[in-house]
Amino acid sequence: MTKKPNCRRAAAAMLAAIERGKTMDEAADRLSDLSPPDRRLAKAMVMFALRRRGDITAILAKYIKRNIPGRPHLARALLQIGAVQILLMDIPDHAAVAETVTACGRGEAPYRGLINAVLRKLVTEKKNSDKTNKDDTQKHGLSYDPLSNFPEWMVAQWRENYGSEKAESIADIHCQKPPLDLCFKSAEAMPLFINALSQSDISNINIHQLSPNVLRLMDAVDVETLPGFEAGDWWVQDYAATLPVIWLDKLLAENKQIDATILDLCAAPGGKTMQLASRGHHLTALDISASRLDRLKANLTRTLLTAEIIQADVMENTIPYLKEKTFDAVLLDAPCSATGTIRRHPDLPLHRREKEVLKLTEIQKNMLNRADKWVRVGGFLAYVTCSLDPREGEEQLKEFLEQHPNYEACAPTGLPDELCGHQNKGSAFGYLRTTPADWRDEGGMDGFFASVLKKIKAS
Ligand SMILES: C[S@@+](CC[C@H](N)C(=O)[O-])C[C@H]1O[C@@H](n2cnc3c(N)ncnc32)[C@H](O)[C@@H]1O
Repeated sequence: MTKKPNCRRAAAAMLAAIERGKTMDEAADRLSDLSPPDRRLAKAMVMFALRRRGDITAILAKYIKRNIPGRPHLARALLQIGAVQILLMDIPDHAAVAETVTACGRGEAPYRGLINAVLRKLVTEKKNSDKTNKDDTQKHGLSYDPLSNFPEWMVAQWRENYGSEKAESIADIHCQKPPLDLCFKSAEAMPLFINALSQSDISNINIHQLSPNVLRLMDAVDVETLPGFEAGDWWVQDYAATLPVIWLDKLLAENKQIDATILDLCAAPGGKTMQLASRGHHLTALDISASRLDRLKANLTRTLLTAEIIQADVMENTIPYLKEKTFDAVLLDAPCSATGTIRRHPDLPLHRREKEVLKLTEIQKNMLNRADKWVRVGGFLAYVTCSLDPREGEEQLKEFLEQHPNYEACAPTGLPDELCGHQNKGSAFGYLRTTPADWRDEGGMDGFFASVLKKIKAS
């Protein structure tokens, strides 16, 4: 008889792989032998460990004064996985300790006693703290210091750009599990979904309509089991990510272009491609990554939407299909540091380095200059990033406008006023800036920058 794969051990293996440089997607194969419920549990443990990495490291440091000798990658990860079960999850203490110790294999045998002792101390500390402590910043003896869960350079950037209070708020939201936003293909599909949901076995889930096309589910669920998934009535897309398309679509509509030709550069996995195609536009979706384009194709197939698909590097000089072609609009959703999406990618703070931002700004600048060639005179160029760093957003826009006097920035339209930042209204150019701390009471949103420019004459 084959042995049942151990959920805690798999979670620790995934966490250790991420700690050593793998992304969450790359390390997810460590969970592949688990049953679906065990896989969900293991993933939840890893997500908690990543989101509260600073707080967990601090409490473990109280009990482990010296470096663990040898090569303790998995042992250290098992300690983290044990700690999150005791301090952050609804798992009985005895099960958390016993199952985690059982998860130690031969390689961790030298650390078994240490893991057992430390986890038991955490249980005692939790019980003592629960008796005495009523403070929100400390639950089960675990201090909550949101900013400590992120690298210093990132925190310094947030403080500099958004002030101390907002930086703390951004960190706080990044430490939480995000809600699930569904973007509907048509506004008519949403009431049908709500009705079907109310008759399903998850009818008690909290929902909140954010816009005519976006519905927020406050608790994450298995998306494939939701009504309308197979029919392709909706796709998962954060509310903030839907806003640049709403703005661009509104400008096109004002120009009487309800079926515009649009080149979607850096399109995969296709959230904005689907949004634009569902509004009647003709899409050409380009991306460098074959695997991400496969996801885009699967998304289009499921939602019964269409786009011309090109696998190419934006910076390639000859892309035959695009030679001499111009479009009514070009959307550049450029590669960026993605610091606005950390709550969905809690591995990002571990891997991102400050110096990468400078390289990315160079790439974005070159891509913007290249995108300009495909915009017809009178057409629009939309530039989007999911970074919180103004060097990848506001400053990029300013520099492009200085170097391209044949473009003018369009005022945000069709968007909630407060997300366009009051400072923009008086400035020479308008843009959208969201941070995770916006609409906090409704669950926050991803951090995005977007601008839409009109090409008023040839360069
Ligand atoms: C922010 S993601 C795009 C998200 C997408 N627009 C959406 O809404 O689902 C950036 C994309 O840029 C692509 N990319 C990065 N460098 C590229 C290049 N030189 N040429 C084309 N695509 C590139 C990546 O493969 C990635 O899919």
